[in-house]
Amino acid sequence: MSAAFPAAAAAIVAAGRRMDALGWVPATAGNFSVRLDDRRLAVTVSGRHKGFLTPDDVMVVDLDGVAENPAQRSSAETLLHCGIYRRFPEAGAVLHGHSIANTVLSRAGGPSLTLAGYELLKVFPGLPTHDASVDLPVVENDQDIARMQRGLDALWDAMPEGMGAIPPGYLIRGHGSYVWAPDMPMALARMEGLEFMLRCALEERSLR
Ligand SMILES: CSCCC(=O)C(=O)COP(=O)(O)O
Ligand SMILES: [Zn+2]
Repeated sequence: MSAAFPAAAAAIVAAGRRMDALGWVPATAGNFSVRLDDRRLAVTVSGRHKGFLTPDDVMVVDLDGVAENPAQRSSAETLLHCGIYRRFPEAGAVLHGHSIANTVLSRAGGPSLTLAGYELLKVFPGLPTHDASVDLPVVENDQDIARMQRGLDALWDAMPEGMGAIPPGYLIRGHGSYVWAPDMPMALARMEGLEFMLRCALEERSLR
């Protein structure tokens, strides 16, 4: 067991309480992880209610998603977490939620959702002013998570390099959002910022 595991598990348990309080992890939805070292992460066990996690509901997998303890079953979406840590060395924590706003908006458009003109865009790296926009990728939902991750890798390969060029998050159509950051407090801030903007976008549509 990694020396970093207890703190990572505590951060994941607390994130679950916060996400549940905000209504973003209904039923057993959502999954969370923290990078432990250059080859392992702590991730939620599959099928648990994320508002009532204990450290026993957190386990260790490697960057291929292989469990350290084969008796435990990690999140069904573990390979999406692994895909983020493999691609983005700066990623230290990953959050996934199923909010009403991210679910409805992900079903409403095409391959990306543009967020523009919001002060809270500053939660994303490389966007020092609100006078900017983010094209958040919206990928198709797929029960084959390895195939979904291959699609994400192809998408990221096609994006320009550089600070802020690849947004630290994406939506899965009709499913939810993924967000990552260097640590869990920053990941929560990005998730809260993103969800605030999605809620605004949803409410703006109802005014039209
Ligand atoms: C009941 S939600 C369906 C699975 C899902 O999308 C999710 O986020 C939770 O799956 P996990 O295996 O991580 O508990
Ligand atoms: Zn999910």
